[in-house]
Amino acid sequence: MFAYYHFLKRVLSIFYPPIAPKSNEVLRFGILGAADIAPSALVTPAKSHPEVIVAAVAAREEKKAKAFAKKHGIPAVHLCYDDLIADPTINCVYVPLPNGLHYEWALKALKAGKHVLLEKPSVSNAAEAKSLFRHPILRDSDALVLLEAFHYRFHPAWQLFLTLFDSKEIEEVEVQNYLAAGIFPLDDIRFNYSLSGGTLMDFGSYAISAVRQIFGAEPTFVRSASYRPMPEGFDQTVDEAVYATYEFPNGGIARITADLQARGGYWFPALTKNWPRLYGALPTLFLKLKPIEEAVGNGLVKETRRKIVFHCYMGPHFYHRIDIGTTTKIIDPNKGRKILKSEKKTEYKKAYNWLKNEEGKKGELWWTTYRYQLEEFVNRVKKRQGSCVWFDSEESIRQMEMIDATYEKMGLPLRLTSKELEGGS
Ligand SMILES: NC(=O)C1=CN([C@@H]2O[C@H](COP(=O)(O)OP(=O)(O)OC[C@H]3O[C@@H](n4cnc5c(N)ncnc54)[C@H](OP(=O)(O)O)[C@@H]3O)[C@@H](O)[C@H]2O)C=CC1
Ligand SMILES: O=C1OC[C@@H](O)[C@H](O)[C@H]1O
Repeated sequence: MFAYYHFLKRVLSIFYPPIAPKSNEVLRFGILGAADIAPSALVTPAKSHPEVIVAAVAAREEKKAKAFAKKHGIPAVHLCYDDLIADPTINCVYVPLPNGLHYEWALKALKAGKHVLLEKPSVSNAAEAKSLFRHPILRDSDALVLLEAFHYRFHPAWQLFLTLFDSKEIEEVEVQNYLAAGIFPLDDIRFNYSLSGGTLMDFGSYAISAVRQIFGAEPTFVRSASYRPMPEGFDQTVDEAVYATYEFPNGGIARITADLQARGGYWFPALTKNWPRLYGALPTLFLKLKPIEEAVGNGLVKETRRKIVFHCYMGPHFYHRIDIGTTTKIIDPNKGRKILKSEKKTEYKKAYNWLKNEEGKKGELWWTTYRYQLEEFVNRVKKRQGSCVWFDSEESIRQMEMIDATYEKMGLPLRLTSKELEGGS
């Protein structure tokens, strides 16, 4: 009963956060495009941030821009993206455009002297990532801030999860990111090759960023990668679902499944295989550590195996649960590894706020991943330490390299490079 009360209270504050009085030193954000994600990722988080105002939005159609501005209380409207970027009253630009436009508009905004919060995946491929994230404009020590918005990384639940294992000891990681069929229409930007769509670029990019940080390394190679193409009549270079396996330097394996039109997963598959998949609807991570063996006297050994499951790692602010399952066995190696005793324990963990009261770490139980992310973005701009969680430029490059390597293994073309590409190292 109590748990339901706390859940409802949290969800209510997620959608209707308290409005913070604004300081005199606010950052004024402009949004490029009246995108669906903008309210959750910026407009709502900004309400509770004392140093952020969403000051302008630009959309390709005046009517759409005005309607978006009215609905979200945004004071200024620009009738094209260039005008917003040129607006001298704006210091930060949020780019929630289709992936294929990220490079061009992020670079234009940086060149205009604006800090950039850039939606994931940062760009279309590794060539674009190198050009953007190593651009001379960012090299200067007093540089502008550019962040690829992998919001889940900023939430205390993810940070708690990272403390529960030693990367070197990981045997296997599995990521399952299913989204029920029908949520996104087949003509959505996510399925448009010319806009750098594809499930690997979308749900897949979360899985890739998660396993890269869990192993604390880049994969040595892509062991296998396959995909389910879009239905007949749609672009066959677009992956509707992706399945890939990677090997990491410690010998560990990562398997990822990302499906933006997931079906089935029920009993009586012959009957239900086309039903939108609700089972496993919360993106989940399964982690298995290498077994540990230790001598316990009388020639016996104790074997400890640990499995960690992180339910809902991408949107932990609504709900999440981290299960740590430990199985210990007393084994007699002299009797064909006979098991003399076996015990299983499961511990459950969660973190909606920082568990320790540390300098620089701010939060509330209802802060979303986006709100935690915004806090750090502002801290970077203002050169404050903050929580120290960040997704740095070189990481954004490595992220795109792993995406490219996966497309290559799948036999699909890389997403197209922008004609605006500069440098191209
Ligand atoms: N962090 C997160 O949780 C999420 C991130 N995303 C990311 O955010 C970005 C946008 O996603 P989402 O909000 O779902 O997408 P939407 O389709 O809702 O928004 C994209 C915006 O891009 C603009 N646009 C400009 N050119 C085009 C074009 N040629 N075709 C279509 N739209 C165009 C449109 O703006 P205009 O108003 O000017 O017409 C539109 O509003 C993607 O990169 C996606 O990966 C998406 C969902 C969740
Ligand atoms: O970033 C995202 O997170 C939520 C998903 O529904 C969406 O497809 C994706 O773009």
